[in-house]
Amino acid sequence: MIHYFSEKKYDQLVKNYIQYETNYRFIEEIGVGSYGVAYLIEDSITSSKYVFKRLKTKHRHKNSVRQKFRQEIQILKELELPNVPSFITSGELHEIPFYMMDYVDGKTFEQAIFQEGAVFTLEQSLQITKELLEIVAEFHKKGIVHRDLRIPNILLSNNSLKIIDFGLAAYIKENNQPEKLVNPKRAQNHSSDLYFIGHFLLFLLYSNYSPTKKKERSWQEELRLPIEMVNYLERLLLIQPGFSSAHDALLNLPLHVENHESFYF
Ligand SMILES: Nc1ncnc2c1ncn2[C@@H]1O[C@H](COP(=O)(O)OP(=O)(O)OP(=O)(O)O)[C@@H](O)[C@H]1O
Repeated sequence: MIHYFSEKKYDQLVKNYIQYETNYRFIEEIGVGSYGVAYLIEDSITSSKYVFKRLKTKHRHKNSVRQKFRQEIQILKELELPNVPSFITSGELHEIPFYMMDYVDGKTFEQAIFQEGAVFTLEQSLQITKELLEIVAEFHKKGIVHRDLRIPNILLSNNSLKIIDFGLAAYIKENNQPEKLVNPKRAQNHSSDLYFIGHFLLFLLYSNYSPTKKKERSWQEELRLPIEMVNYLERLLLIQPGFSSAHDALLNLPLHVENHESFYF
């Protein structure tokens, strides 16, 4: 028999399932994405927090979406890195797949910049980019490209970076030729992550920018960065020939960023 569940009705089923059939306590819904819904739950004994993520009810019979969700789970299982939430378990509730992962208690760079007005200096921006590139190099070593490294998916938690949302992540296809990329964001190789990191770095640098002219200009004109920074950003953004890997981008990071400047906010 095919059941139809509205999102609201299914939310209630999830709450009841967590409350009465698991050792967890339901806390709240934390987000509705394009194809999933995420809830915050906690272990009733240890009080450790987790995220319960499930597919939207309207996608339950779409094979392509189910396959994407399975891949997201598989990739999270394979990554097992300190900067990525650990996979806990997965299953199905009334034919709708879900999985659980560690909750990252931190704030996203989107919240930090746009809600709290955090400002990053050039040195801090480079330090954060360096740490991000180190994490991303680990993903690539495991054959995985994230493909959605935007400010809402990069968090600062206990002064270290955490990456979430592997919904668009993919297995690397080595035969992609970077110079022939039509859409770098969707590339199935390192270029996609480096391209997003270029935009991420621009967000950090713009946090320190106050417009002096009414007319919007290009980032090259507005930010007035040292030439090696402009070249570096242009290589990440593929305006100039890109880096051959995340490791290559790390080796070419401009300026001296070894003196750890804290980036607390
Ligand atoms: N492991 C986690 N720890 C803390 N917060 C998380 C975690 N995973 C997801 N979130 C938060 O839950 C919300 C929903 O995230 P999710 O990745 O499901 O979808 P989304 O990013 O909103 O949308 P889409 O899947 O369309 O990209 C977001 O606010 C995200 O910050």
